[in-house]
Amino acid sequence: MLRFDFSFMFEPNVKGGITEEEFEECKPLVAKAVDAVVKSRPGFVKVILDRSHMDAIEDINQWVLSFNNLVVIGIGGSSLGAVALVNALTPPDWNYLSKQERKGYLRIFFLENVDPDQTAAVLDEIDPRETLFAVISKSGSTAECLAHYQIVRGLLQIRGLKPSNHIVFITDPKKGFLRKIASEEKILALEIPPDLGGRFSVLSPVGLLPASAIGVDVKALIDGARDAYVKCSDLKVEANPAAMIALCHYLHKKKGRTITVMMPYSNRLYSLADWFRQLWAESLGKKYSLSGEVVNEGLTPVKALGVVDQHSQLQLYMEGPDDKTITFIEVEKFDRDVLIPSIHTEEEISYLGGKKLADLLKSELIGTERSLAANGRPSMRVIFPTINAYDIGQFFMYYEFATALMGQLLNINPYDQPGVELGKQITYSLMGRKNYEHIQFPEPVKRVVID
Ligand SMILES: O=P(O)(O)OC[C@H]1O[C@](O)(CO)[C@@H](O)[C@@H]1O
Repeated sequence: MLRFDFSFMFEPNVKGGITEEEFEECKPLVAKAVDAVVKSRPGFVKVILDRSHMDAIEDINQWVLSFNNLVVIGIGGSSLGAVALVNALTPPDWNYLSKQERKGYLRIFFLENVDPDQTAAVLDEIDPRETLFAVISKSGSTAECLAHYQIVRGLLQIRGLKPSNHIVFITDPKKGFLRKIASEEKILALEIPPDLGGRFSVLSPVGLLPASAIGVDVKALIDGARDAYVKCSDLKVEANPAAMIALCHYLHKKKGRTITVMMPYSNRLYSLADWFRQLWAESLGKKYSLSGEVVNEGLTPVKALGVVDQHSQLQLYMEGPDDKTITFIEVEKFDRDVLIPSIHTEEEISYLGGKKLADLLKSELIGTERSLAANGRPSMRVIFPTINAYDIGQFFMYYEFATALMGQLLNINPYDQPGVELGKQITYSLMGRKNYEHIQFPEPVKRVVID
């Protein structure tokens, strides 16, 4: 079970932390928000309670496992959750293992960014004859996804391979371009429920298909999320991790701490911070309140990697502006550990001999946490006893629910993202899409341009 420690969010552990009075005063507000979110039955809750998504994955499991590679085509919420799952639950050298070593599961690649060097390198790695392409887009209209879809489809056609034998779509049940092509060409298409936004969709087929292709225990993942949801629904704030996450960030925001740093002390869990970054940023960064006033709300998520970023960011976190809270992610027991041998006897190195790398990592986490606390900089810890599917499922649910609670507390809609539209429209216009010719984007007055 995932555990949480909020001690260093509070006085007296951190000077300038949350006081007892502030905590007591805020609890009813947060409990009310919990009640409201539970009653609203958001899409990210419904999806884990609906068995049909897991069934859809099971139904195609044999077909999926007949391939050697899975290429996931998607961006933002249509890829970040799957990337986080893959990085957390497979060893770093997964794609270099033999099929036997992978127990028959698939190598996995992602086409997210439209960086030609990256895309070309992925395509060089795979043989289309033994590859399944999962084209994932809630809207079915995202330019990056549709560009990659056409590239891989072109590749299949050049090789004389039938697209419907190598492509699966994951998209809205009714709307969008991918759905249209799916029904016209009988391409298999799994569903993203209409009320489930991309950044909340990791526990739908969006994350479940890639997870099952690499052998993740999908049932454990969903069980973890379901059990976490039970705790998320608890109106007793101290017993509810999502409520505590929301309460702490809400109260620290009031104290001017508007930056949320997520810092896993684990390379395998680093991509969880990427997933969280989109969730927190797109959900909470809003111009208008629910009543239509301009509020320009939001908390800025930042990712950092322990211990690497101690040697890059920590100076700023310690002595720079007091505008951050830090969330440490700790792993209690790694799958593997490495012994540091005792080679030298000199005092400056001998203390390391005979210790394990995990001991050093843990000591550095504590050192960072305590030094920040001593300097009045608040933090919290999320503790993974081990890295496994069940706890990853829990993590997703706790943070999705906490994000929905923050939406309530900040009085904004956490489920839309109107701010990304204008950029998309300008791109369409620049790329010559019909009906977007009229989009205006005035050239800037030239000031300093160095050629
Ligand atoms: O799944 P889609 O519709 O392709 O969208 C991808 C991403 O693009 C966004 O709409 C932002 O541009 C995200 O909210 C979403 O996760």
